Amino acid sequence: MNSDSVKKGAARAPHRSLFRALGLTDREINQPFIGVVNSFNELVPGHMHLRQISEAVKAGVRENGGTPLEFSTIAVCDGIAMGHVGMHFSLASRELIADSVEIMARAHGLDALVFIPSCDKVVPGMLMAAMRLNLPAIVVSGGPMLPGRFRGEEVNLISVFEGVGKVLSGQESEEWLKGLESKACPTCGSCAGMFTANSMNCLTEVLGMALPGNGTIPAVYSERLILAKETGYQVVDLWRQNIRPRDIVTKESILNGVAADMALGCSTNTILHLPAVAFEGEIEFDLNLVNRVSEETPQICKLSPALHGHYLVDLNEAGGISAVLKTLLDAGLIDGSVKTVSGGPLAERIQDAVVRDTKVIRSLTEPYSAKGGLSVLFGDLAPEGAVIKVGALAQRDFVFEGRAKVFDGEDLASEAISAGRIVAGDVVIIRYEGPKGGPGMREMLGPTATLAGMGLDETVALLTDGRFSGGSRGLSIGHIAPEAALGGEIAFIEDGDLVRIDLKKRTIDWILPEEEKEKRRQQFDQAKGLEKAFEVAGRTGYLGRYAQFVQSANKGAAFRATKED
Ligand SMILES: CC(C)(O)[C@@H](O)C(=O)O
Ligand SMILES: [Mg+2]
Repeated sequence: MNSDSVKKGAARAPHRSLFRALGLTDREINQPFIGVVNSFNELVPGHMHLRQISEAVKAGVRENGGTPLEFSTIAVCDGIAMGHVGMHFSLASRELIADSVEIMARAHGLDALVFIPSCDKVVPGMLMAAMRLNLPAIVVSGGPMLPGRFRGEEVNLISVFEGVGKVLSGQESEEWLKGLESKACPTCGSCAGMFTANSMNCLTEVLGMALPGNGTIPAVYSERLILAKETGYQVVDLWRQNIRPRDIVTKESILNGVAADMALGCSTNTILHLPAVAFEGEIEFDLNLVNRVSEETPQICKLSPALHGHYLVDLNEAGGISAVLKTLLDAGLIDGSVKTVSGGPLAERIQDAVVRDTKVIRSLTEPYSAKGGLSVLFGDLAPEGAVIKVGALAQRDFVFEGRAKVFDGEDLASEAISAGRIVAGDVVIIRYEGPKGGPGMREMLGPTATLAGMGLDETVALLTDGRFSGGSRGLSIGHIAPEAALGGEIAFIEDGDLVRIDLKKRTIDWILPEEEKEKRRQQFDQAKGLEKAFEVAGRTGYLGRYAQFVQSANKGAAFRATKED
């Protein structure tokens, strides 16, 4: 047992003394120590109910002969952190979560882990820890929030963000907005659509690291408590069989993850988190892979924000992730031989899955689109890639040309959008928001949702080295790499320059004579590019350290592990 290092032999009598101080019996001390990593807090609606999930997990662990030992980790609500200095800390929390789990598990000699995440960065942070530690591990998430109802329509958090644009453009009143705000988020759980949290919770199930239902069973259903008990039971079996995360998350299962991502129309943030999880597991992940898989994987689900009226609860009723995977497996689009935390191969665990509603999970012969939900664009504005959720556009495969309006940072861009200074045909550039320069690669739902609310989301392009929400839609292109602060081409673009986006060819180009580009490159001062990072971070704050170690978006913004990375 791994935990023998803290409990076996005469030399460990002091350690056993401390376990007895915790109230553990001899039997409990002799059983495997199962760390239950609970990201409960009273600030995040997605996490407010996790104590109950954790109690159910611990009951399952005990029932199967394990000793549960709960500890906590932080969690940020992206909705509350949105649009201000708080958002610099959101992606950065992912690495801190992974690191803090590593510390607790290794310091106390744990044998196996159950992870209880819910919202955006907690899911990948915990998966990264699982890959790093490679102790038997399983995930059970908090589950999705239900949509709300307002004036006869289903609504959610994104409706409120877009509602701000409706008020600013005079389509609706502030009183209307107050009514909407009171109804949009009716329960605990991760926000109701295929936003980042639910995207990652669904992909955790696809990767095989959670039991079936983890991605879609609503937070308030008792079925989720049953899932939590089953998860607690199962982790002890995983420990007995010595099945570890790196046996489950392999190159093949990551590819399955990308295929499901394309079929489901997940958040653009998955293209940061999947590479980061792969990086922790020493699995190669090249952004070209996303386009290759996207070319052959039809999008068969369209949930909010791509389509109003389809939520995670509807996907759950339509058969959930198992039914989506069965559809893909029957067409040879995923590998069914990969292992899962259920024990057997993926094909076995989904063999009885059926699609119960073909409006929510379409067939491969009548998909929403022949290609996947995300696209990685390359070109002279983004030599190392940029990401767009094409699956949330009304039409795909078109060419957009426009003139740049350049803003150094989100705040200036938001001001211009709110003041009505952005018009159809503009290409809004928001730069110095990358992983290092931001720092923290802010998620910018404010600008994209305000444009959507104003009806400008498909006639204005928004380009950034920062990121978007899973709820962002429109011609929003993020993760432009290399970022401005590192002298990426986005740093040299000026007001009035021509930008060409070709969604069919998956390219993003900056149309300017090479001599002029070269002249501007010569003037670049890298120290100035990083100035803002240290201004935001302060002298001793976490973000200063974060900015030094974080890699580019095309590497998942994961921390450098060695000097060579
Ligand atoms: C607030 C949201 C909707 O959770 C967003 O942060 C996302 O990334 O989807
Ligand atoms: Mg987010």
